[in-house]
Amino acid sequence: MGEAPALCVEDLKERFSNGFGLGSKGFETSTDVGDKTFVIGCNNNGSTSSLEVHIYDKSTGKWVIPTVLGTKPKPYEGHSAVLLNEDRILIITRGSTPDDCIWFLEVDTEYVKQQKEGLETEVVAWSKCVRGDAEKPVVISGPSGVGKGTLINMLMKEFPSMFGFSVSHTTRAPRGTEKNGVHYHFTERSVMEKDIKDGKFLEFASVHGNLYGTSIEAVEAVADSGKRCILDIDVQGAKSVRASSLDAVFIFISPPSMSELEERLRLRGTETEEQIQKRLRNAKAEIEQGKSSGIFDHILCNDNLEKCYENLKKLLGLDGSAPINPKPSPNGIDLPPNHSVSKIDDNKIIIQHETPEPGNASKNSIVLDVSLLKGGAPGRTRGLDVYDVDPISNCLNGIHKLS
Ligand SMILES: Nc1ncnc2c1ncn2[C@@H]1O[C@H](COP(=O)(O)OP(=O)(O)OP(=O)(O)O)[C@@H](O)[C@H]1O
Ligand SMILES: Nc1nc2c(ncn2[C@@H]2O[C@H](COP(=O)(O)O)[C@@H](O)[C@H]2O)c(=O)[nH]1
Repeated sequence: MGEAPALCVEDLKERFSNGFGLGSKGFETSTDVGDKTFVIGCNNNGSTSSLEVHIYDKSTGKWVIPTVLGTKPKPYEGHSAVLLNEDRILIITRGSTPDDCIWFLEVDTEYVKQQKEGLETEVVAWSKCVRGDAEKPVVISGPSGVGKGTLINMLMKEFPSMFGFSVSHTTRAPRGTEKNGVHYHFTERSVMEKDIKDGKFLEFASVHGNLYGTSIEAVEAVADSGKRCILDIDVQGAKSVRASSLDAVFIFISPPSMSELEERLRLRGTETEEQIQKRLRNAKAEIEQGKSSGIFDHILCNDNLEKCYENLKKLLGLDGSAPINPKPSPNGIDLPPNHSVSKIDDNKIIIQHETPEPGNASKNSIVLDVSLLKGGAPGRTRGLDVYDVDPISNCLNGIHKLS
């Protein structure tokens, strides 16, 4: 992997007359973090709009174009940028829909630091803010044929509004009834390898001779639907996710015996004899790792399917012993249309209507509280509290949480 392209200030001036070469409808903000200035700009040229990030490194006097990870915001009309905790920039957009108006550009979080090491370039990562408090993703792993898919299907069938499946990419050929985009994204190896190189995958592994991987987009799509994400991945993948910043519950499903595993694979009838032998050879190492590596929070033996399913539900708090959270509402945030943004303290940001409407306090000013943020890239950021300003006192003592 090569270095991020470094541009001299003079080069940049030559290439762009105005930072990003902004037309009349362009906009940009610059935010200082230590020795670096992060310039976030958008060039709106008629029907096209490109949001870009450039970094000016004050210590070297050079401009760098970073690798940008995560899905970036949809086109919008302008933004305000507020630095939080010296590691992420809160982006409040204008002209976006309520579910797409608050974003974070991570510039020095743990995830970004890890990616910088791996990619050997400057890295920034987008993470959208979503309301609601979906629970941690669930990683389900175990040898081929143990019954992971069967158990996941049972969960999705019983709790369709609660769980969403992370659709992996694979280079293996589809089986008879498998649909592209539903069971897997079936992909060419060269395409998948390029996407891995470009940092689009949360994890990937070579499994039984094919490439499998979880794209960041797959996990984000489930988060956006307000559901709890389920990943069905092998042990190597689980290890990578464990080492990433995705905070998940890790469950290993083990077979009652190797002979039972072999029988299940044969009865399923989806693999050739050679492939079955390969999967069984790999299963031995996976079972050993699954039971001893410390990757997994829970190990469930899938002997009797119904019993194993009940135990899985118990682990996930779905057996009636704890109240089941209703589907979290992925509500957006109604920002005052023309607004100014200012920081009240390290945790609170006030967004005020530039021409306030009398008697409509909650439309005039809202306060974002970022003290309890959770998650982040790769994936979505949760835990933002949004308050309106008390219409009587019009002061911050009177703030109350929006439902
Ligand atoms: N407890 C069980 N007892 C008997 N058969 C089972 C049990 N659980 C699952 N099976 C059967 O075993 C076969 C393999 O199950 P499944 O396809 O869910 O495995 P998997 O772990 O998802 O495999 P892979 O990793 O290859 O996708 C299926 O035919 C399924 O019906
Ligand atoms: N590391 C990853 N492993 C994955 C992913 N998606 C599926 N898998 C694992 O591959 C094997 C074989 O699956 P099959 O569908 O060919 O039988 C199985 O253990 C899955 O858990 C992934 O995205 N990453």
